[in-house]
Order: sequence, then structure tokens, then C-alpha cells
Amino acid sequence: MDVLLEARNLTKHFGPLKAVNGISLQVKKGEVLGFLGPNGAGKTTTMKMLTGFLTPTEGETYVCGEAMSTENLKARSHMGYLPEGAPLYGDMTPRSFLKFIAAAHNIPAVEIMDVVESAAGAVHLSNVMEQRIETLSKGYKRRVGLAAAILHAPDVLVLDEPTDGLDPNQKHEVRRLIEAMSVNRAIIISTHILEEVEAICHRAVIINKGMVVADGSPSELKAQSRYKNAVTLLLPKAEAEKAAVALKSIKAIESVEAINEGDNVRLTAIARGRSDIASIVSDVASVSNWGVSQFSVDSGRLDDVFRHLTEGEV
Ligand SMILES: Nc1ncnc2c1ncn2[C@@H]1O[C@H](COP(=O)(O)OP(=O)(O)OP(=O)(O)O)[C@@H](O)[C@H]1O
Repeated sequence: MDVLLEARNLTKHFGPLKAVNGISLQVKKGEVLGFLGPNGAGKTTTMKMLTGFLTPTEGETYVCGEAMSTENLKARSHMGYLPEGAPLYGDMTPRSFLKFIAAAHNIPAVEIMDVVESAAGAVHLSNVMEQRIETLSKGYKRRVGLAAAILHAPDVLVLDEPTDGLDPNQKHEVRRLIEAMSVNRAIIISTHILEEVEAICHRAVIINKGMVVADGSPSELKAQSRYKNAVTLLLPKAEAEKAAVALKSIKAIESVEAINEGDNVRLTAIARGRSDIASIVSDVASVSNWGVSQFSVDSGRLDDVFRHLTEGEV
């Protein structure tokens, strides 16, 4: 796969503060990369250096092979950017706003109508093209922003918190649009929402204190969680204490967590070294007759990995 966006050793100092400290990453064609980190980790500063709005102290961004420092205009022409929040110019209609953005991209006047129609069609905006932007729902406002970001057919999309503040249906719709837009593009999404990473990202980079602390697919990252291969049982309260003691006595089990659920208890046995404990637990549970009504094996938890890697920062 082609690398369309690359950051090499991006570094930004604000006086004595190293806000971003040697971040390198690559995003390939067809890939959606989630860019995560706790507050103050350096996400916005990195996004600004990726989009050419901030000059790095050290390092370089390449967009489709063009270096941001020496080929700024060319590099930016390959890039579409959805800033955080709603688009400005609330008293314009989507059509007038998109025409304005198209002209700002120097798209020839004869092509503007087609370009605007095609971007609006791609994000399903066509039915509100004549309505003032400030009267649109948040989900539609976000679509206007997405349409503006893809007007000039960029190869790389940088989306800052694209579903922030949207309701679950709007989130779902915007994620679907992002998926559809990723086919021929490289997309990087800055997000706080871990569920979003699992829903649409092929890969995630986690940063902390300005440095990359993890880079992998959601399932690779989840596999680093202490809950990988943990076994959860739902059983009657009366059996829970006995079951927890029995589970704790198994050498392959590191610890047992309990959560009350009405007349039942949910017991989670955490595997030592993330080893496979499913058959041991299942054998003990059936021999001991604990009355287990649910049995599941964990594939790991992204929130646990995120907390572990950025401890003290959330
Ligand atoms: N212009 C600036 N001058 C001085 N310090 C800055 C400047 N911009 C950012 N910082 C600092 O750099 C660090 C990283 O900030 P940044 O906004 O990139 O973090 P973030 O990960 O985007 O955080 P959040 O999730 O809260 O938006 C913070 O300590 C911030 O206070």
C-alpha cells in the first residue's frame, strides 16, 4: 500500500515545554488511523504540524511525498482538513459555503457547480443545500464540514474529533461516511472516543507526553490489555464467594473481579500472562455446579490499554 501521509520525527517546543517530542507515523491509502492521547498529550499540536498550520521545531510532514516545509502549497493541495466543531459562516447555505470554499481552492468557475454537487452528494447533503447552515442539525453541520474537506478531491483527510458532540445516530452516519471516503484515501482522525477506534480505525497511534507509546491495529492494542483472555461468568449471588475462592486458587489466574448485578454476580477471572484459561475455568465451573448462566472470553479492552499507557494523565 502507498504511504500518503508521513510524519518524521515531528517535534515542537514551546519555550522549555516539549509539547511534541519526535513523533513519526505513516498513513497508507485506504487506511483510517486513529490518533489518541489524553488531554495535553500533544494531539492538536501534532495535527497542526501535519496540516501545515504550525512549523515544527524539528522533523517533517510529507503529504503524497511532498515535504510540508519546502512544498507547502503542493503538500496542502493533497490534503483536506475538518477542524474541530462546526463550520463557520452560519448565515450561508451549504451551497454558497461550498462554492466559496471551491473558489478558495482555485477550482475553475466552470467546474465549481459539478464539484459542489459531487461533494454534497458524497456526504448526503443534497436535500439541505438551500437551508442556512446555522439552522442545520449538528450532524448535518458536520456533513457540511466533511463536504468542504473533500471538495478538491484530496488524497489525505485530517479529521479533528469528527463525531464529537453528535448523537448516536449522527455518529453512526458520520462514521459510515468516513468509511466510504477511506477507500481511495489516507485518513487520520484525532479522537477521544475509544469506541470510535474500534468502529472505524484500521490502526491507532496512542501518544502521551508528546511521544508515541503505542501503534497497532485495535485488536493488537487490545491484546496488550490485562483483560486479554480473561473469563467472565454470570452466576447466582449465593455461589459467588465460593466460586471466587476456587478461581483464585487456580495458578493460571492472577486475580478475580466481582460486580453485583441484581441477584447475580459477574465474576471476571484475569489470566496470568494473558494465557488461555477458558477450558480450565469452564471445567471447574461445570464440576462445581455454580449455575453459570453466561460465559465469555475477553479479547482485551482498549480503555484498559489506554489507561495503562497514559497513566496519571487521565
Ligand atoms: N501555543 C502554545 N504555547 C505554549 N504551550 C502550548 C501551546 N499550544 C499547546 N501548548 C501546550 O502543549 C501541550 C500539548 O497541547 P495540545 O493542545 O497539543 O494537547 P492535546 O493532546 O491536543 O490536548 P487536548 O486533548 O486537551 O486538546 C500542552 O501542555 C499545552 O498546554
